[in-house]
Amino acid sequence: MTDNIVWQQHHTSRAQRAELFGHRSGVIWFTGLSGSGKSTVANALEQALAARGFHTYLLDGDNVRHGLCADLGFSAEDRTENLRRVGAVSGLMVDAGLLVLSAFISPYRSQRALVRSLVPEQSFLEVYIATPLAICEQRDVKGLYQKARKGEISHFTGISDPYEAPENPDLVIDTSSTELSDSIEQLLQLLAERGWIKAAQSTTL
Ligand SMILES: Nc1ncnc2c1ncn2[C@@H]1O[C@H](COP(=O)(O)OS(=O)(=O)O)[C@@H](OP(=O)(O)O)[C@H]1O
Ligand SMILES: Nc1ncnc2c1ncn2[C@@H]1O[C@H](COP(=O)(O)OP(=O)(O)O)[C@@H](O)[C@H]1O
Repeated sequence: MTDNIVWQQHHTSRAQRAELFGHRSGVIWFTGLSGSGKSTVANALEQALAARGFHTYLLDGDNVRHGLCADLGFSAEDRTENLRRVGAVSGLMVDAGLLVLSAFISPYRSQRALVRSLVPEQSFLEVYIATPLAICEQRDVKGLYQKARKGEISHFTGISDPYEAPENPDLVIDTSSTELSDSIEQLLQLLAERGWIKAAQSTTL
């Protein structure tokens, strides 16, 4: 497909953009069941980062599936293509100098390995939102678990489709036992430990 396509070198580098923005770029990838808290935590982290002057963008499954991936469903193949596109977009945004927050169920280890491969080395952090299925189902924010249990939605992650937990995530957060503010504190701490933000920026404003 890319046989006759020649890669164009750009004159403005990622390093120059980092200097312009005053911070490095990278992807913070949130994976977990529907209703586990990916969007809630990613949104709160984005607000915390924006308040500290970082340039960010939040990519979210529900939103991306209305546009870029509106043609895709939830078979394993469609999920892989969904995540390949999101991985590619995340990679472009990293090149553009942003701290990207991506919140997708991304249920298969191979799919998360694929997105990692589409982002520059050392620029990908995996955050596993490990809220137990029973809690997600109890929350049933969108009423989808009830529909899945009734057989009205096929391939529903956790009910009729698999979720493979990450083996070596950078951070694990169970939102059924962690206050949102504590999750954000842990995430800022992680970013500081990995040198993505300065230690002073990880403390409460
Ligand atoms: N069959 C099935 N399984 C799982 N989820 C479903 C399904 N059908 C619709 N939805 C809704 O789609 C959202 C998940 O989309 P993602 O793009 O994150 O999924 S994936 O990463 O491609 O697996 C998911 O959003 P979140 O609840 O925010 O995770 C659901 O609202
Ligand atoms: N400590 C917590 N952290 C994050 N979300 C929480 C917490 N406690 C309860 N919730 C609720 O759990 C739900 C998680 O939904 P959402 O963030 O949309 O999950 P996902 O994006 O994984 O589908 C929200 O209604 C949120 O208010």
